[in-house]
Amino acid sequence: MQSTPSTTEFDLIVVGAGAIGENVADRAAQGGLSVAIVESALVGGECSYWACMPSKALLRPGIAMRAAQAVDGARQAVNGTLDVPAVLRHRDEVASHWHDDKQVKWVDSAGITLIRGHARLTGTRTITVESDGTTTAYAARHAVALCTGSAALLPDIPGLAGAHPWTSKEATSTQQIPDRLAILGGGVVAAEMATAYATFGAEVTIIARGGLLTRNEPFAGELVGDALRELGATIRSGVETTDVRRLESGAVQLTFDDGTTLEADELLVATGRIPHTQDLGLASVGLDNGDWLPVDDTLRVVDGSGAPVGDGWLYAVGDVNHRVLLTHQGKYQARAAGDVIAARANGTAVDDVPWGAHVATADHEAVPQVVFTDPEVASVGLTAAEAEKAGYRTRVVDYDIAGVAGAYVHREDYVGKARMVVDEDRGVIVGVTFVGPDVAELIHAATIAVVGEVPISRLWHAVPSYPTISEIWLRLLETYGRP
Ligand SMILES: Cc1cc2nc3c(=O)[nH]c(=O)nc-3n(C[C@H](O)[C@H](O)[C@H](O)COP(=O)(O)OP(=O)(O)OC[C@H]3O[C@@H](n4cnc5c(N)ncnc54)[C@H](O)[C@@H]3O)c2cc1C
Ligand SMILES: NC(=O)c1ccc[n+]([C@@H]2O[C@H](COP(=O)([O-])OP(=O)(O)OC[C@H]3O[C@@H](n4cnc5c(N)ncnc54)[C@H](O)[C@@H]3O)[C@@H](O)[C@H]2O)c1
Repeated sequence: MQSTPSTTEFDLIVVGAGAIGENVADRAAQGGLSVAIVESALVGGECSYWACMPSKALLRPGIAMRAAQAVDGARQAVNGTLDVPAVLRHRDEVASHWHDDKQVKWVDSAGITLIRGHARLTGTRTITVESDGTTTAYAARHAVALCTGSAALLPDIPGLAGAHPWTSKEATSTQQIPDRLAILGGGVVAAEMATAYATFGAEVTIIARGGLLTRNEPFAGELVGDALRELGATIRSGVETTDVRRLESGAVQLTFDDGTTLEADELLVATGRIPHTQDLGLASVGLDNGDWLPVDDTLRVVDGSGAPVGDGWLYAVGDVNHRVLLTHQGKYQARAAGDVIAARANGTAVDDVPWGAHVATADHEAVPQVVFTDPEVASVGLTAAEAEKAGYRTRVVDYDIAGVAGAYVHREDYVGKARMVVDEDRGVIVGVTFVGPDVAELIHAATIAVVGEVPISRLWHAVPSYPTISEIWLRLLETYGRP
């Protein structure tokens, strides 16, 4: 292995060129800093190639087909079955055929220096990058931002690793749909991939020991579970997997704690994530390899006492800080981080009061998420249970979305439910959940209401158009009653 003695300096070094690292780098470069970004795989990260984009590309054709089949008149025009090879080709296109040329072009155009290779911290503001057997040292004048993301967690189940299960990477990039797919986990990846693969005709079994989508309002898991069963999927809850093995036939066999077994052609493990910090040189700056990186609201890594590491030169943004594992929320953090790194470097004012320009306040109470199942689950802020636990004096308002004229026009068999959680002391909404076909686009209005703390009395003046599904807002307000 060779070592080059000279050290190249930048104002900011970003490690990891996923969506989040790209945004940190961009904002800091726009703030006048010289910025380098280091990437060991594809520029664009998980979201573009193995997560958000390919998974949605796999889901959308089935959802569009069922939507058309639900409307008389259109139904007659859609009488074939899903063209699975065409869906996979569509997914390949959306994933840019796993080439990052377009994103590299963007990095260049943004004035950011791209360094290919595996980065490791070596001390305060210094890193090395290993590429093709060569190790090069770099230094940052002001800050290093770790945006290294996360990877699938494999639970400690005997035989699991040796059975070479799929993770979300294989599930989103496969060219082969297995006849039988077992899915371990009941979270977002499990629910979305079960929807996609059941639509493709695979025999899907979800092993969701604690239930489906349990971080959402309880009716989300119930409605999505009903729809998955209608697609032919089986949901097994309340069982623990005790053993996994790959049989000589090539099939995977799972054994459960009730003595039953299940055989499938592939097993997708969707049981959460671990941080990409095992081989990042964290020990060189007094942190533990393999840990998530907790941060303050300006995204500086903090130690056990909550104080920034060193003089506050080290940032962690996106999945790796474990605040919210979502692209849009990571990019929101990235805008704050890139701007505050530039402000601190330039000696200009830092706006770090809650809801200021340089903090990620929304991470705490106003995180939107869409689960792209069929029906979709769109939520923001706190569930009723979370709001109660947080000490709010709440009132929970539920409404059946099918009762809205816009939903009936959308499809006669519309099944959906909405919930609004109101903080009675302030007269504002702290959480909203919609479950139903095509509710994804409704959630931003709810996000504005939660972030803006719009009083319920004022929301009565936000009139939804007739006949749209947005009239659910009026129905929720009427059910709540005019203050
Ligand atoms: C199947 C699936 C579907 C998802 N769907 C959605 C969705 O619809 N909407 C949504 O908002 N979120 C979704 N997510 C979550 C979303 O993918 C993540 O929140 C997001 O990708 C995190 O971005 P990141 O930049 O923090 O990390 P990543 O995208 O993982 O990027 C980190 C980058 O750092 C690089 N790297 C790591 N270590 C080093 C090192 N030492 N040196 C150099 N480079 C390094 C990696 O190669 C990688 O490119 C989904 C996740 C999964 C698994
Ligand atoms: N549309 C979206 O926004 C979207 C889509 C996919 C993923 N994501 C993000 O990716 C992240 C990872 O998703 P995920 O689904 O892997 O994690 P998750 O945390 O959402 O769900 C993990 C699930 O696995 C279960 N589990 C854990 N250990 C288990 C075991 N031994 N046996 C059976 N079940 C077990 C948990 O109870 C939980 O239901 C999430 O945080 C999510 O935010 C987002």
